[in-house]
Order: sequence, then structure tokens, then C-alpha cells
Amino acid sequence: MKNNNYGEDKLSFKIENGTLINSSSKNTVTENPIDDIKNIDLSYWNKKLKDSTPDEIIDWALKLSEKRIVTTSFGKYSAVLLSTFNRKDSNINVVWCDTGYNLPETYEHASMLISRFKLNLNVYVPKESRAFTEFRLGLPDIKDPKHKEFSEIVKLEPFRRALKKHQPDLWFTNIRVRKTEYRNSKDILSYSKEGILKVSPFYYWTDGELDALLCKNGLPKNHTYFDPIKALENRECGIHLQ
Ligand SMILES: Nc1ncnc2c1ncn2[C@@H]1O[C@H](COP(=O)(O)OS(=O)(=O)O)[C@@H](OP(=O)(O)O)[C@H]1O
Repeated sequence: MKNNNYGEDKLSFKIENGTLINSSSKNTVTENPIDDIKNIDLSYWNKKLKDSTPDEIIDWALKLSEKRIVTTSFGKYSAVLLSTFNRKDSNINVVWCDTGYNLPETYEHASMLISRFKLNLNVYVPKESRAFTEFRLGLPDIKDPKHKEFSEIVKLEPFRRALKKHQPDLWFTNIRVRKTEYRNSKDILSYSKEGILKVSPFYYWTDGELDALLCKNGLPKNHTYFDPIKALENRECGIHLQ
């Protein structure tokens, strides 16, 4: 049974057979003998953190470095991580790569979360205007060879620019198991190609569990989220590959 302690307002809960039950976590991770964030034993710590709650994982990780960011797409479940950081480190740099291709509902969702959580938001946009990109490339679908250049211009280059600017040691994100084969090979902790420690506190949570969490905490869900760079649910947009 997984302990789904979220910890908001000092309340905690777990889900057993689809039912939400109050509980208190007894799984606080106190041991923290890490002196080199670039070389932590991922297999040891992933095992250790697997039964920890997102709050416990975040508390553990926050002790590792002040140089940290949380990324958001303002997508379907973005409210989960952003609301957690509102309690844990409300001033953390939030990085959003606004491709210019979000639906109006996503911009509405973003505006609402930005003001509700007073996000310390850092927005990265493409260097080229949407009009010029579309003039040159159209709006290529994923089968079109031009999709690679399109992704690079509207999302991947802005994301690399964000990492270069912030130079984080720690990157909080919301990748989850099962979404893609690639992600099944990841875990709560993983390293990016540049050696940034990525922390995904909700890695083992299912959609149903996140839905229950949103509902319990009165948080909004961005039902219609669509990212033309990612395009398919089981595809990588590329930011987690670099
Ligand atoms: N545009 C943009 N800007 C900044 N950060 C982003 C962006 N797209 C994805 N992400 C980060 O990746 C997390 C998982 O998102 P996805 O599952 O949609 O994956 S993907 O990266 O688009 O393939 C996602 O977590 P959530 O936004 O909480 O779902 C972000 O941490």
C-alpha cells in the first residue's frame, strides 16, 4: 500500500482501494549524508524515497541546494506541484517555456495559478515570432521532418536558455511512471544530461490519485491541455532528454 501523504494544512491522507483515508506518515527521511549533489547514489536513494510522501521527498531535496528551480507546463496536473511548492518554498524560481502554441484555456489556467500562488515566474519564449515560424515551417505535425526544427525553436532552445540562466543543481518536475517507456526507466530521482539532479515527487502517483488530490484541495485541472511539440500523450517533447 502506498502512503500518499501530501501534507497540506498538516493533514495527510492515503488511498486504499480508491478511498481517501486520513493518515499520518511515519516515513520521514532524516538521514541526509550527501555532500556531492552531482554524485549521489541514485539507486540507494530512489529505494529509500520510494515509500516517502511528496512532502517528505521535497523536504529531503530542499536541504541539498539553494540553486533550484521548478518547471511547469501549466498542463493538466500542474496545480499539484505548484501548490505543494506554495507551502514548501513559495519563492522558488518557476520556469515556464511558453511556446506560444498553448490553448486559450491553458493561458487562463496559467494566469489563475500565477496569481493564486504569487509565483516567482520566469517565462522563456522563442527567439522567433510565431508568425515567422509559421511562415517558414507552417504548423508541422510529428510525421513532418520540419517538426524537429519546430520543436527546437519553440521549446527546446528556450528551455536550454532557462537552464543556462538559472544554472540549477536541483530541478523539480512532474514526470511520472507509465507515461512513456523512457519515463518508466526513470525514477523519483534522476540526472539530466548536464548532471542536474531532477526530482519528481509524484513519480509513482497515478492520474486517479492526482485527481483525488486536486479534488480534496480545491485545485483546478487543465482538462484540455495540448502541447503540439509533445503532440501525443506517450511521446517525449525533448526537454527531459536533454
Ligand atoms: N513548456 C514547458 N515549460 C516548462 N516545463 C515544462 C514544459 N512542458 C513540460 N514541462 C515539464 O515537464 C513536466 C512533465 O510534462 P509532460 O509530461 O507534459 O512532459 S513533456 O516534457 O512535455 O514531454 C512538467 O510538469 P507539470 O507541468 O507539472 O505537468 C514540467 O515540469
